Amino acid sequence: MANQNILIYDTTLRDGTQREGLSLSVEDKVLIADRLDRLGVAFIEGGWAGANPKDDEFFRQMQERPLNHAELVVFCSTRRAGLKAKDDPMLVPILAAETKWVAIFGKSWDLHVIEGLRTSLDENLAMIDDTIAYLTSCDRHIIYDAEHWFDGYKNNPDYALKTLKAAHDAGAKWFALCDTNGGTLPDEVAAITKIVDESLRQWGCNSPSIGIHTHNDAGLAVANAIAAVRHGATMVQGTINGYGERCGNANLCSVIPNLQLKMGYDCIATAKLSQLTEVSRQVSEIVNLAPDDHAPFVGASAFAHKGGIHVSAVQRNPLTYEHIAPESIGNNRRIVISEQAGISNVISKVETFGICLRKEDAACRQILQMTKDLERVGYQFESAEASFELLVREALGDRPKFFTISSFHVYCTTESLSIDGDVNSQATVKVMVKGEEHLTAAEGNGPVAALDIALRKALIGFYPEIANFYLTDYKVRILNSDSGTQATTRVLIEFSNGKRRWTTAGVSDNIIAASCKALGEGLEYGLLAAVRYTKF
Ligand SMILES: CC(=O)SCCNC(=O)CCNC(=O)[C@H](O)C(C)(C)COP(=O)(O)OP(=O)(O)OC[C@H]1O[C@@H](n2cnc3c(N)ncnc32)[C@H](O)[C@@H]1OP(=O)(O)O
Ligand SMILES: CC(=O)C(=O)O
Repeated sequence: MANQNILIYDTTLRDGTQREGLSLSVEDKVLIADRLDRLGVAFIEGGWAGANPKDDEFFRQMQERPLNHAELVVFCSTRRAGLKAKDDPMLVPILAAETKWVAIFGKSWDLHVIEGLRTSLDENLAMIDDTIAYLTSCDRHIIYDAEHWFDGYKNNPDYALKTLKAAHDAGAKWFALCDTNGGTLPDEVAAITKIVDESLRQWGCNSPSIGIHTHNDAGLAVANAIAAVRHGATMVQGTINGYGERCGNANLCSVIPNLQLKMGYDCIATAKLSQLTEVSRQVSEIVNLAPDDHAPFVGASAFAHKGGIHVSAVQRNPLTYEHIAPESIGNNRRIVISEQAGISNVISKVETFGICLRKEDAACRQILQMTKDLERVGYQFESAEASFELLVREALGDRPKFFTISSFHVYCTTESLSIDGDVNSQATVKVMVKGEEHLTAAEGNGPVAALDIALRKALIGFYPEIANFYLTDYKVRILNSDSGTQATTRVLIEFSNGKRRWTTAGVSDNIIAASCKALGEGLEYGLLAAVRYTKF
């Protein structure tokens, strides 16, 4: 096992914002920088000053609130061809950002020099040299991002090495090898990184100074970053949740635990590793992108066990189906209930309802069979745990009868069928509550709303707490679309009381009946949870 520091260089605020669909305000950038600083990454690349007003403002604000731990980095290209660095207006805002560290990207690939920059190979070397020497003379520390390093090296190794030597001789402190197009394979990254390591030593550079910046176009960004570390890289560039241009960058939420937990490197303080899941979710919240439940390490499903065989074994020893302890990165183990379940899933799940069952209890098998039979006709309990809890309590004779819906009628009336025409819905519901039958009617802008209002009217006098339960999501899924309008429908309804959320399911070949069942169970579960759970 290694025992060496790997410096984590986060570029969520720069390369991360090059992801299609991701845009940050200055306030968002400050929030993310602060969170990353508290996580303990070594470098935070904040953006390209001068490229847009937001990045200028971000660096201005950061001057008033310096980071506690990380080094803030401003990013820019080498100077424009044909200019002197000191005369290039592009470098003015870079200096005005007043960061100690500057990342300068330059061309390594002759194809890019000729076709992208449309300049000569010698002028590109001069651009690298002049830009780095000038910024160094202004007391800046330079991280040189060798753009398209691997493609450039494969195409013309001599020229690629000349570009890196120019950066070295001009005073760059770090050399970040970029797999800009994301198409390089791990064995190529390993071999080429080793060559760079040897070259840097020949040039008299003995301190660790290789960085790696990988993209995920071939699904290999994390593997390539790790391959580079194995062969001499001591800085890894990446982003939280792998956000970045096209298919993204190396995901630091995978890179960090792999390096730290499996390879024994020190990336962030061990005590902070357990913040990783939280950081991943906080950043996804700030960037306003749904978290990827199936993300390695930090996804909600990363330690969710569904197959009965898995659950049975995990209960005996988590190592049987978990590659690391979920708590080490702040995630947690979850047991999923579904038609793939076995008795072990049932026992484990009901434990979370405060119910203790043993394998020998007949109720276990009965609950499992009911679950499988109901999933056969269209239920999906992994998304409707509240309905599953009601099913369990029913099987155990522990489901209080708060109310029973005896019947309902729903009518829709419309003046015209045009898209703008008013459609009015009315519902009447007959409900048994505490031995009395109540008939209520209500209007709504849709049949489900009308049903919901009518049901609440009947119940509110008995259970005033239902005023605090509100609908937060309503999903409909057609289960056998080949049956057209006769198809079986699954309705999932999510409720909240402002503190907790719960979801119920209804299945029927009538969408209103499916909705009525899910609605009724949603209100019933809220009442039950208010009695059973102190923190509800
Ligand atoms: C691999 C990477 O991810 S690098 C980072 C990429 N990120 C971004 O591009 C986001 C921020 N970019 C921007 O806001 C704009 O592109 C700017 C402000 C940087 C430049 O805008 P413009 O001046 O309008 O130029 P434009 O974007 O059209 O073209 C890029 C120019 O940079 C030049 N260029 C590209 N790479 C380099 C380099 N390493 N060194 C010097 N010049 C470069 C191109 O040759 C082109 O020059 P030209 O204007 O003389 O043709
Ligand atoms: C510098 C950079 O973002 C890249 O080469 O991918």
